Amino acid sequence: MVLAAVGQICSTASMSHNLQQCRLLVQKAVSMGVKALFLPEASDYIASSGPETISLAKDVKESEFVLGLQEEAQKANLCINVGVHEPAQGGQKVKNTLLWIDEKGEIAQRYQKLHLFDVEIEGGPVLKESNSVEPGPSILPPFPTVFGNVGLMICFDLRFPTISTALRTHPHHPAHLLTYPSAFTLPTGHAHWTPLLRARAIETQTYVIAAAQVGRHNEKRVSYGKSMIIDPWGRVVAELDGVDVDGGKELREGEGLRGPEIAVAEIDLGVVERVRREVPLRARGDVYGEVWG
Ligand SMILES: O=C(O)CNC(=O)[C@H](CS)NC(=O)CCC(=O)C(=O)O
Repeated sequence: MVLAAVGQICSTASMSHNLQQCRLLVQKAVSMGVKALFLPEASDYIASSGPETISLAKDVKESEFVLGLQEEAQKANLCINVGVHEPAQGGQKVKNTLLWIDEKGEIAQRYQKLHLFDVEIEGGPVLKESNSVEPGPSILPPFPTVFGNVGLMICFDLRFPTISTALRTHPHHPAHLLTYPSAFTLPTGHAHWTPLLRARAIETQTYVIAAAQVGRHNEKRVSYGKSMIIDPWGRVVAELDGVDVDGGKELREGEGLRGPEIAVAEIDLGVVERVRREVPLRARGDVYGEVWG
């Protein structure tokens, strides 16, 4: 039985505080016999402004956060999937990066977020991620793990099924498991988070693991939470709490709902195989073109 854990935290601008939260989740994951821990987007920090986001970015070789998690992974013989920031364009911007740290503590894979979140929601958040973040150049092909082939995406990528379909239909390593580490806003989280995640799992017939930031990061930002693991049939097999749609006001800075927590589920490649056998999805690429060129 191969277990995965989805972790939910509330990152602030303090990297050491955030590392502490993640270390706690590593301990919980290890005590439950988990093989990989999936952590949210921007686990290293969430800042109050674009300039602050840029000023806090550290090269992974000098990041106490990343080095700390590499050490944890190696000590615990655990894979860690974690969202961080890296400096880009000579310090003028950052990369929104997702790392796969293997059980030896090495950074084995790295994906840079393709789609950036630029929104102006009436009565809700105004966020311009592209002011401070450089968009990624390419899709990372899925890579083999103990969970089968893993395809990495981040947060807002969830709204673009072309990328999940491309990972699912990769000619050499078609994905069995897709990730969406996130920091969803409250209004969009309430309206879209669960249906989008379930749709991605159902249409690709893969496991979906979505680790989410939760609670109040600073005076301006609150994240929805509701981290989950979904199986290839679309069943939510592990789930954590989300913030109420009009909630968050009572939360203090750095406060999530119940402190750092994990939820655990078995990843069974037999279920992937069965769902794909029972309901074959043969796309009509001959009609509408292949996605993976
Ligand atoms: O700011 C950071 O440091 C980390 N990055 C984020 O939190 C990003 C960009 S602001 N958030 C999202 O993409 C939310 C997407 C979303 O909420 C939706 O698609 O509805």
